[in-house]
Amino acid sequence: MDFKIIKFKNIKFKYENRLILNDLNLEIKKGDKLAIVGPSGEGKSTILKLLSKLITPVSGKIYVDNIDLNDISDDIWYENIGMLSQNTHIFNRSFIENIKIGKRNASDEEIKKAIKFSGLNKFVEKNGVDTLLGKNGLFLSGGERTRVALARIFLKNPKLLILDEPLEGVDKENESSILKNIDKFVKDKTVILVSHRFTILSLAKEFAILKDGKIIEKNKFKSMSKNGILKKYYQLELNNLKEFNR
Ligand SMILES: Nc1ncnc2c1ncn2[C@@H]1O[C@H](COP(=O)(O)OP(=O)(O)OP(=O)(O)O)[C@@H](O)[C@H]1O
Repeated sequence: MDFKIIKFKNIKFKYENRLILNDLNLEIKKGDKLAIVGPSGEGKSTILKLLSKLITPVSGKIYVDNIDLNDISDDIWYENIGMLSQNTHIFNRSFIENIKIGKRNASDEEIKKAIKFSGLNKFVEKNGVDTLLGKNGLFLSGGERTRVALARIFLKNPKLLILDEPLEGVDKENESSILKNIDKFVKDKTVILVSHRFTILSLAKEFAILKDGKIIEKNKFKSMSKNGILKKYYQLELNNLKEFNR
């Protein structure tokens, strides 16, 4: 799969009777790093869920290189994409088995790199790679769960990454080094992401604003309208930081 172009065409989506996306159109080209931003509850994660094939539109279609996403089997789709969200499934197996889900035949060297990439060195030093992670990752903290998911993605090395609050639970201390790693890792990849954290939004090169179920603006930060939602958010965040550092 090339992922030359992904097109959302006239997408409508409803949860029960509530219309969430209303004739949404969006194009993502190979190598784009796009963040979807907009008010809380507007439907940003819903867009990522549609692209992840977890839900299907009421009408409209998603095309990947002009193929209807509905016609791409789940097996093929999940082999080709990497997803990072709060819903990562952790199996009641060892740590190493859990990260090798990304690549079953990964070499020791690749595993070492994946552990470093995702900031799991300390965890491994303390617990060893054979430690059991418990039913649905019961023995992991939120941040460790996220980092296990990251290690899997690093091993899988997919061309398309779908990131929904990708560093949820990861503390500030680890956040900046992991972000730097992700930034390098995604250089040649297509990324579509949703986050409330401005540090994470820095991974994006372009922003799409979702409002009233539609993308109302899509552009680089610099070119975004001065009174647009993104710049308002950014200003709010800066003010919050100033308050915090006072
Ligand atoms: N499974 C569900 N059943 C019913 N309603 C849902 C479901 N999941 C989400 N919703 C609703 O759909 C709307 C869009 O949700 P979504 O998670 O896509 O928003 P979002 O823009 O990502 O929000 P946030 O920025 O707060 O994470 C919200 O109002 C939410 O309450």
